[in-house]
Amino acid sequence: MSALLRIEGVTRRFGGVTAVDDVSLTVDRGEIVGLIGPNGAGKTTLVNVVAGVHRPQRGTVRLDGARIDDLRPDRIARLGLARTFQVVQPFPRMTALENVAAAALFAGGARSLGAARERAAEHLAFCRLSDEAEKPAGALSLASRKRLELAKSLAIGPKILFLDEVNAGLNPAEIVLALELIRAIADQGVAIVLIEHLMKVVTGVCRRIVVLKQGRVIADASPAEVVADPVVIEAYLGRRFAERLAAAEARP
Ligand SMILES: Nc1ncnc2c1ncn2[C@@H]1O[C@H](COP(=O)(O)OP(=O)(O)OP(=O)(O)O)[C@@H](O)[C@H]1O
Repeated sequence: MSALLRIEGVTRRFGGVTAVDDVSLTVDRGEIVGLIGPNGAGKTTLVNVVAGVHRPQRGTVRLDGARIDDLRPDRIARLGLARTFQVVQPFPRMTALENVAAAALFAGGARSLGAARERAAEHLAFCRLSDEAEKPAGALSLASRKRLELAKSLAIGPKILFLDEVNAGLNPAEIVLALELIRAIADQGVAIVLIEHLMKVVTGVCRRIVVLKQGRVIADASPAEVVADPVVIEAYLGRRFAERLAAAEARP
């Protein structure tokens, strides 16, 4: 089966900085892939290229076999690519339900406000936000706002979802809930690319991890292979992480 997302030889420069350097990678349907790397490695730029915010100077991006690297972001969203942002940005005065309904109406193909609200209520329930549906989005806790971002993303009916630091600032119980939702979304066949700094989260939920450093892919392998890769340890994880991991594995 062909890959859902196929990035081939993508390069994006800003002036003299090569933020993304000849990157190729694929993501299959329903797959959860981690995208990690040090600050400035090019993760956000790569997502921006795929989402149509930046044009690549070289390379191609295909979604479901069709070229998308020359399309505008709204068109790419309608083709099934959704993303959440590091800093959550709901319309603060609109209720949680109205925020999700707006996404369903403008990018999700809902034909009427009634249909959009109905769909929004389902997505809120899925994201365990039914009790908060009528609250202004700005009044929600950080964890609820992050789940609201997930509900908004689902409202566009995505084939692939890029999640940027969805777990940042959450407590362990909130992270457990967020990961349950991520797995449940993937189980419905939606591919997920998880940009994440918490290694426990990435290794726990992803089948495959892609590591970027200075714009280049330095590893693309299973979690077990990535955390044991000397190049990744040197570039990102650090020796202390590797030592802690080895000690944990040596424990009976
Ligand atoms: N619009 C821009 N104009 C100029 N330089 C940029 C722009 N966007 C990104 N860069 C540069 O590209 C490089 C990659 O940045 P990017 O934000 O993609 O990295 P990142 O891996 O997402 O980092 P972080 O983990 O800190 O979010 C950096 O050197 C950054 O300064």
